[in-house]
Amino acid sequence: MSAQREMKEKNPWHMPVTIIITVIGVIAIVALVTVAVLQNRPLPQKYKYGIVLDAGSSHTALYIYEWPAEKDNNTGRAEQKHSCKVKGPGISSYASAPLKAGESLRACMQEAEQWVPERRHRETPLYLGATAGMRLLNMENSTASDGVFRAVEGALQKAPFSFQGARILSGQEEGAFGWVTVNYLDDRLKQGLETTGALDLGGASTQISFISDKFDGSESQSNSVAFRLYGNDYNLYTHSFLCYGKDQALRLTLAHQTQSGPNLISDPCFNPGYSSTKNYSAIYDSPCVSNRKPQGAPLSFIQEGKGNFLQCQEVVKNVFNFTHCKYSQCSFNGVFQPLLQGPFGAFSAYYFVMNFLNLTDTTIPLETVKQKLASYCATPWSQIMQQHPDVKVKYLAEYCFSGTYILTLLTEGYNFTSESYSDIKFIKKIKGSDAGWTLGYMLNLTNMIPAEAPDSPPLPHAGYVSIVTIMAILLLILFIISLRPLWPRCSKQPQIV
Ligand SMILES: Nc1ccn([C@@H]2O[C@H](COP(=O)(O)OP(=O)(O)O)[C@@H](O)[C@H]2O)c(=O)n1
Ligand SMILES: [Ca+2]
Repeated sequence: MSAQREMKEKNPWHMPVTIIITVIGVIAIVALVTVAVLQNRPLPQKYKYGIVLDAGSSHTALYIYEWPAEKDNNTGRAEQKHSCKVKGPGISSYASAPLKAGESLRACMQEAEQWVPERRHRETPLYLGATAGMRLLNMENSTASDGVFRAVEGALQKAPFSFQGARILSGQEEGAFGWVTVNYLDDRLKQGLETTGALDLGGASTQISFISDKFDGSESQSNSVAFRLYGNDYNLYTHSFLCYGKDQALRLTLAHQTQSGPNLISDPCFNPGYSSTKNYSAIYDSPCVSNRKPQGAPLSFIQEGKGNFLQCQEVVKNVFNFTHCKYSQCSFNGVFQPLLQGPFGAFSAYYFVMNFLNLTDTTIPLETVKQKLASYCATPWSQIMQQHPDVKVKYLAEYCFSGTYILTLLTEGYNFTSESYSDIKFIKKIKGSDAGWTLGYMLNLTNMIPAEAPDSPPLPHAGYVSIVTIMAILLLILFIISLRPLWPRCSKQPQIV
């Protein structure tokens, strides 16, 4: 009993002063950690918004982007929050009724008002960029294209957003901004990683953009775009082929097949059993082919499908000119192209067509892809229609041609081989945002990609909290150890006799 009392008296943990000091110490440390963590907690996230209208040759789409307000040029990435497809054709189709082009945008603009919080409306920039459809209309009839722009500008000025203008993008801009989008979304720019090339197939033009170690811009300056992004220099090769989007390319092949002005053409690029009467004027009503309209041709011709991939490929090859090249190497039509350097992301119509044909898997050998496409092309039209009752007949009819055009453009046009074909990925979205030029365009106009690498806090919030907590625990342990001289001796200590 007396030994027990003696131990109790020697044990400092039973002394009121020690207990009070310990409790105060623990409270102080808990308070320190709590204040430090709360004080440095990230503020509730506020977002900013930007809206871009992509006025393509076949249709217009509206994209709403969102990014954290405090971090626009730092760690926060802009992402696509919503997209809206405008009903009806592209704005260039409204040349003779421009006001309708403006009206067509109304439904998507109203949707945008719902998606962007009202208090942000006035500060949200709104851009419209038009691509190859308007480039062609502008070449053909600049008064008509001015009229369309006036109408869409009138409609967009009425929106509650900060309208920043509507304009035609150059082919170079379209290619370069598509490349920026793909690499920004993949976080390749900030980290200075190897970049991904961008292949964009539209209805009226097509773009190829990539970084090649062999390309410094000197051989063809018109194909060179220099950037400094996040402290890294890029010399991008880019080219846009006007008239080589898939809809204009179809006109080019039909023009080739109707040069002698026949009443009937047997078309290997359409499924067997397909038959359609087409007007000569409808085919030749585009600056891409207008100068080739055969003299004295009848009003219309009948197009009958033959469904032969190999013959289709031969017809398609005719739209590319390989005869002259004043550079060390060319793709086609005498356009310089440096040595391909992958990987590549292929989006827009590349994706839509290859996805419809179930051919997006590029690990399948190119020869097998061709065989599968050949078998699709040879499938009777009645069977195709039966299998796809929901797809519009106009689109459905063109997939054999479009698939053949894509493979021919990639291999004969851009010189992809059986080996390098697997460097291509057919993509629609990257991390939830559509691949296309719109995001890159907005990032550029809002100066959201800095030329130099931004300063970032030395530690992320989670790391900071962990370090403060660990330090506090260490302090507590140190404090307890510092009381060691006052610790009771262990009763089981061997007795030295
Ligand atoms: N679901 C979809 C949407 C578009 N498309 C095609 O994708 C192409 C988009 O071109 P675009 O309207 O952006 O035209 P450009 O101005 O870029 O040349 C058109 O040929 C459309 O027919 C498609 O095949 N499937
Ligand atoms: Ca496009």
